[in-house]
Amino acid sequence: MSGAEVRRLRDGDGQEFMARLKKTVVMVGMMGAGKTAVGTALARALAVPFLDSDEEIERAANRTIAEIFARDGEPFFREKESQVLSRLLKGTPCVLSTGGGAFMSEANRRMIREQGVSVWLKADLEVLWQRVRHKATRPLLRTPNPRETLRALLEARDPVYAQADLVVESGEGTVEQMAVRVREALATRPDVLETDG
Ligand SMILES: Nc1ncnc2c1ncn2[C@@H]1O[C@H](COP(=O)(O)OP(=O)(O)O)[C@@H](O)[C@H]1O
Ligand SMILES: O=C(O)C1=C[C@@H](OP(=O)(O)O)[C@@H](O)[C@H](O)C1
Ligand SMILES: [Mg+2]
Repeated sequence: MSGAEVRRLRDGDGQEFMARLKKTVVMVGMMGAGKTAVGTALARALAVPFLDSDEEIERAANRTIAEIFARDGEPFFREKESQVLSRLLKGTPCVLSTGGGAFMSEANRRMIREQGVSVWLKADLEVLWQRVRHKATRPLLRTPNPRETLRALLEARDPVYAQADLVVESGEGTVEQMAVRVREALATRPDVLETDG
């Protein structure tokens, strides 16, 4: 059965377990929630491919997200984001991390709902701010008061992220611990992840 092979894995205690990922796991949430970092760890833990929509967009354009925003504007970026999501959701089940704005589009949410399972990595403003404040890679935060910008985005977006299929709190704990929490949340959905561990 292509795309849903059984994987023989080991958990943190060295115990062997079997897992079969049947749908693509789509990580959603705010900038700094840990979608890229936790998604990478989760894919490794499940022995499935990891993809990140931002990385795919950058690779195809041969430019950074910041350069794309500066030269072509946000609407162009959003168009590319939807195209990339559509393409990647059709592939083998994997872990797919999105950019923080991807889930704001109704059309994107529909695609994700129909073809994958969404996991909201939820974090509060202080946690998010501490994780993004030293990085200049996020064009939406290049404002006179980036913390206030982040706060306003969080307020507007949280009710939309709440439509995700699963929620995992991404405050306390390491990236590896978050990945375990996501795996446990996925294991409550046998239509997504079959596991005996
Ligand atoms: N649970 C965590 N604990 C500590 N640092 C984290 C955690 N999750 C993410 N980070 C760090 O926060 C920063 C932002 O994470 P990232 O995965 O890029 O977020 P996103 O893709 O959601 O914007 C990175 O430096 C990452 O290593
Ligand atoms: O929240 C957003 O609208 C964005 C989040 C970024 O991804 P991360 O959430 O991975 O930082 C990236 O897609 C772009 O800068 C826009
Ligand atoms: Mg990211």
